[in-house]
Amino acid sequence: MSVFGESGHGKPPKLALHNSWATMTPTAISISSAARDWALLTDELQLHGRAVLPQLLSPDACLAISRLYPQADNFRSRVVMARHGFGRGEYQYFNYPLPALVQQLRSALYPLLVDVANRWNEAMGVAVRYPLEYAVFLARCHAAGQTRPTPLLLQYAGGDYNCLHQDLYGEHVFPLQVTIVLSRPGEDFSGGEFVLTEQRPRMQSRATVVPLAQGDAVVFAVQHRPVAGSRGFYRVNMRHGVSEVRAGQRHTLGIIFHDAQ
Ligand SMILES: O=C(O)CCC(=O)C(=O)O
Ligand SMILES: [Fe+2]
Repeated sequence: MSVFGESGHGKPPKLALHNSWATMTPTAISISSAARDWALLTDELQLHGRAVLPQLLSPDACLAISRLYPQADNFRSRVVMARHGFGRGEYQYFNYPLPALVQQLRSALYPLLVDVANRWNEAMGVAVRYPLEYAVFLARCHAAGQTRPTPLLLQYAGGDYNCLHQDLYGEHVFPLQVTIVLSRPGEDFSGGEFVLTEQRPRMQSRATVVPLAQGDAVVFAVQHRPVAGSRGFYRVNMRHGVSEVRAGQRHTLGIIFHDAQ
């Protein structure tokens, strides 16, 4: 049984990002390789509820984004996780207009994922369907009062961690999101692994560590994903978080497609 029905789900959308990073040079986002591996990506998402896009961002691009962290005017708000019981460490939500790189990642990744999102909803019996164009989905969020941007930059030092959570910000939810590791595991930091848990009906939670190198992106379910069972699909509840950073500094970029209330 496949959420995706017949394989070959049309052509991957055209992505042309290489020449448009003028404000954040030098950079070399290899999103065309993501498009090349698009069919693999959708299969992996279908099987596991997550998939890795290796080397989505170059080391230069990773560094350029990390360096935005201290520049407060890029951001609309800063969250110190310990104050809210979210963990330890901090993050900031970008302001509109988003930095060019973040904006382009958001609008380039959405079309790669929209087909999976629609098939997931179909399999789970959820009536919502997502438009093929990202601007149309964003307009839907904005019309419902979800107008504040959700892409975020996270910063962890030794002893920091991120509790298991779901990034829900209102009624409108795009069911997949992306996290990109900007720092170098083993060099800039140790520990700090990306963790996903899934809870199946009447079963105990299962955890998975997703190994990621600098520039790698992990795509994963925001909240629910369908899993094929003997009597059709059932709904698995997913959470994500980060294990304790033992030493060093870890930056990540989170791309969430729905905006916040
Ligand atoms: O730092 C991480 O790896 C997780 C970040 C996160 O929670 C997110 O991108 O939503
Ligand atoms: Fe998150």
